[in-house]
Amino acid sequence: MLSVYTLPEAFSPAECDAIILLAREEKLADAGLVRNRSDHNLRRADLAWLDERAGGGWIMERIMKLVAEANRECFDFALTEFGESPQVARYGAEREGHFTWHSDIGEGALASRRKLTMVVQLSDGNDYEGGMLELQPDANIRQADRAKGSAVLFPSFVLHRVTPVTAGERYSLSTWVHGQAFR
Ligand SMILES: O=C(O)CCC(=O)C(=O)O
Ligand SMILES: [Fe+2]
Repeated sequence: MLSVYTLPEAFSPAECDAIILLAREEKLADAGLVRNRSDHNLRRADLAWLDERAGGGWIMERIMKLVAEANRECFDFALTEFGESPQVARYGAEREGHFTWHSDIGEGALASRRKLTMVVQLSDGNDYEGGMLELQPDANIRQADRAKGSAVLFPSFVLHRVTPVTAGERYSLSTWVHGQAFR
């Protein structure tokens, strides 16, 4: 099992812009205040859930195709469903948006069944400073490709973080795939 798998050009730049526009149709929610997160020091970002936006069906279709490809090529996990909405996050320099080291597997009915995480870079890596998605599957920290439209997939237990954005803004699209607990 390769622990971090990159799919370059998972979405085209125009598709990335369309996803950002869709997410921005309504006011984004503060990640520090929603869904049981209450600490701005752990995560400072604004969020939108695509299942709450009409017209995003094509995004889910693409996500399913990308996940199937990565799982076939790399992970071979027993996956059963997409149990949570894809999430768009915006990390802005105005408050040094970031997300500290964490694993995506947590307590709770859904978070405990997360097995595979996919993050798509929706912004051009040259348009912001900081905002590096870093992963630590072993002793070495890897930096995710910053190219707009590239996707990185990893087992949801792998530690990862987003370093503070110090200029500009970074958008990402996160998806979790669920199944029976690892055993
Ligand atoms: O925005 C990112 O690159 C990562 C987001 C993330 O780790 C999460 O939502 O769990
Ligand atoms: Fe995460």
